[in-house]
Amino acid sequence: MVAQQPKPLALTLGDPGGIGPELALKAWLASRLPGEEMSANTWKGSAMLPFCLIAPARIVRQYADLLTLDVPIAVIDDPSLTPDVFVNALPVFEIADNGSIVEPGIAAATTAPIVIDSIKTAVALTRQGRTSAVVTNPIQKSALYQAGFSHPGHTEFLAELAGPGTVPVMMLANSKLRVVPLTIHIALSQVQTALTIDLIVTQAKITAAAMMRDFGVARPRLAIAGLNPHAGEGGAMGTEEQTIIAPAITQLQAEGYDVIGPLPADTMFHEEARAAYDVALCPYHDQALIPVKTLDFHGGVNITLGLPFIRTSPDHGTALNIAGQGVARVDSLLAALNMASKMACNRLSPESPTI
Ligand SMILES: NC(=O)C1=CN([C@@H]2O[C@H](COP(=O)(O)OP(=O)(O)OC[C@H]3O[C@@H](n4cnc5c(N)ncnc54)[C@H](O)[C@@H]3O)[C@@H](O)[C@H]2O)C=CC1
Ligand SMILES: NCC(=O)COP(=O)(O)O
Repeated sequence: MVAQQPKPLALTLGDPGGIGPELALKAWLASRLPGEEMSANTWKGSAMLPFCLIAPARIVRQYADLLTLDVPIAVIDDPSLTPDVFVNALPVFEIADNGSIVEPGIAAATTAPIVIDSIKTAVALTRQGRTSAVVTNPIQKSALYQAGFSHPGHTEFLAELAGPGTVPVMMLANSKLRVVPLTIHIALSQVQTALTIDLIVTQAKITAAAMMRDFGVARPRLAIAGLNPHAGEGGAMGTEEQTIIAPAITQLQAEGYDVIGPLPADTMFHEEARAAYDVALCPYHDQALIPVKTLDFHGGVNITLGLPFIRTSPDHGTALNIAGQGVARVDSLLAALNMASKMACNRLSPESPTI
């Protein structure tokens, strides 16, 4: 039997005023100079699949000229051309261009249609089986909200594009730690209400399934953080550990999952503590993202679990403060492209997952 070749990756533009276009150009350059732009903590050991950038070519050319990056740009109308084109040029799958002015460092609501179209097109191509995975560049959420975008971020938007019943789970991973924030883009004051036994159990099961399927962990060990200081100190500092988190853990254990907790969040991320689990599930966004970004900001990848397609992303944002200056580091995008490549390859030969 002839081995199936993985399709190329679909890379979105992200906010045109942010560092996404620069990173796409640099990722193509880095793919031609293996090792030169990789940090010690970047994922290594497997070939990155070629990618096509889903964008108006005008914007990509603007950044290549501004930053004097020697990147030939080839417009394509079919992603299957990507592997051949990628050898000598950055393949750009052209989408509609509304002609809005792009100023590096400024996230403008006028470019929102381009940002959204790029994401929708990448998802459509991947769901049609023409690309292997969606890799997203960062979006400036505030600019999209001004243009009427109603989703808190990619994660929720991708879930809607995936269809009813989709439960997206955000995981951030680098070479030292994997975390899942159980609640994502909501105010801290809403976390207490959002955190339920059902939410924890559902997300833990999706996480465990992904750890087995995509990350090659046969029996994933999950650790669940408490919500309150000292995991509630026996109820003296909050009761969510007793009424929500512990019952969820008991239910998961009864179903055969390897789960520990609720653990005090302040002591579960040092090196020895991390050895006790494969992924940490945390009640709120910053509880999960602060440790992973602190341990290795530039090597981190954001993965959306629970979708009917693969989606990865750099762990950082649009970095408007450095956009257009040529100083943005490409490590995290390379890590995201590499991880998507590994996931796509693993899904074609599931007996040997390697992440
Ligand atoms: N997946 C996505 O679309 C994400 C989008 N965001 C959005 O990005 C916007 C800005 O978020 P911030 O909190 O300011 O975080 P940020 O990650 O954009 O910037 C934080 C700091 O890190 C630096 N930085 C970020 N990426 C870098 C890189 N590749 N190379 C060198 N330095 C880098 C920036 O210059 C800044 O000093 C917000 O609208 C946020 O919602 C944030 C995270 C993920
Ligand atoms: N802080 C992580 C983040 O905002 C990523 O969000 P998303 O756009 O990937 O949903």
